[in-house]
Amino acid sequence: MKVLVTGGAGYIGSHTIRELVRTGKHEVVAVDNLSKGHAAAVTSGATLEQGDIRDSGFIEGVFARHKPDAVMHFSASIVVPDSVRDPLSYFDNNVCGTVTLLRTMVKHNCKYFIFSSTAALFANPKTIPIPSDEERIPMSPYGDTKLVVENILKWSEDAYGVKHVCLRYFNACGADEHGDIGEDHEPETHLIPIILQVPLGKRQHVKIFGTDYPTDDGTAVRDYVHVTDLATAHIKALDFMVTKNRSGRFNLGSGKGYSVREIVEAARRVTGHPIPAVEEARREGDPAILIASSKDAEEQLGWTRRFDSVEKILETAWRFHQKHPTGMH
Ligand SMILES: NC(=O)c1ccc[n+]([C@@H]2O[C@H](COP(=O)([O-])OP(=O)(O)OC[C@H]3O[C@@H](n4cnc5c(N)ncnc54)[C@H](O)[C@@H]3O)[C@@H](O)[C@H]2O)c1
Ligand SMILES: O=c1ccn([C@@H]2O[C@H](COP(=O)(O)OP(=O)(O)O[C@H]3O[C@H](CO)[C@@H](O)[C@H](O)[C@H]3O)[C@@H](O)[C@H]2O)c(=O)[nH]1
Repeated sequence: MKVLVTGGAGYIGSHTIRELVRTGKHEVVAVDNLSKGHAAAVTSGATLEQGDIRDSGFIEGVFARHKPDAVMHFSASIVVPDSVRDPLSYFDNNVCGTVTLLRTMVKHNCKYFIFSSTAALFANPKTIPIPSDEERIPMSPYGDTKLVVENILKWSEDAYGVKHVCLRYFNACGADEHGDIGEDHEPETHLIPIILQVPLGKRQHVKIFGTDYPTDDGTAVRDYVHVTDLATAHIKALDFMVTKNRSGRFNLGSGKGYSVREIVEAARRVTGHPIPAVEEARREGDPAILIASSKDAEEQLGWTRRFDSVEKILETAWRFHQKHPTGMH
């Protein structure tokens, strides 16, 4: 199939393009405005179209030139605290951008859509591990933009027949095993790349945000899932939509939770560096525990994970950061 990947120069998009090209079955066009992503992250074998998905003339041209059969939609603004400070820009990029994209898809009769949704839909889950049918109550404008798009997709299926799969990633981490692409955000807010900046000599210590959570060691618990495993979930989701002609919503994680302190400990083991840690107050908007049940994705998509330990995940991230101490540039 011909697959259009928005946000294809970003972290998860570039890893998914790598896996799509590896299958040898798909032709891939990446779309990215390079506001955050890196052209060098787009695997050779895929074409990069530079532009903004909110620019209807640009996106119309891309559809007219490439005639994609399916869209994987990664592009978004992704920093939760920024979304609290400036919700309108988050709704503009994450919701208005998606509407422009969907309108163009419908016009060009493109019927398959995979959406990067998030664990940030679940501020206060009743069940842990969190099943895919847990009530969606976001705690931030960022999470709310993703909820709005999930709802837009439901109505778009009813009205225009767009089949869609919403994949709710928990904490994406790690890097392609070859170490040539990986996580490189500026500024970096995610725990694992921040921790690895200490042994790289870019930071003196890591801050632990909150030590009074109702968890075993008082620090917040998250479900860390390898980016290449997330990438393969997209390929499974595409097969699912096309062969079963169905839509779905799936939580994607490892089913295991690790506290911030446990991740710092694991990074000390993997890097051999003492990685000093300083305790700080809680970061605003952080839930205590987010762990996914991926049962639906396993049963319905046939999704399996290759990276089942945080050490393995950290090793791939560490390899990338050692090879690229100044990032993808
Ligand atoms: N990283 C995580 O842990 C995580 C977890 C859950 C969900 N997600 C979702 O996954 C998706 C990808 O996340 P990521 O970590 O790869 O982010 P990223 O910032 O690395 O990638 C997003 C890419 O989209 C591009 N982009 C942004 N707005 C654009 C626009 N208007 N037009 C064209 N390109 C645009 C950026 O330049 C960037 O390359 C996002 O939708 C995010 O909300 C990420
Ligand atoms: O320097 C740091 C950075 C983070 N943390 C903590 O580490 C945990 C994980 O934080 P982070 O890596 O920023 O991920 P999350 O806040 O859990 O959110 C990520 O994962 C969500 C899905 O769970 C996505 O929706 C978001 O886009 C993505 O930022 C949280 O408890 C943070 O408070 C620290 O203690 N110190």
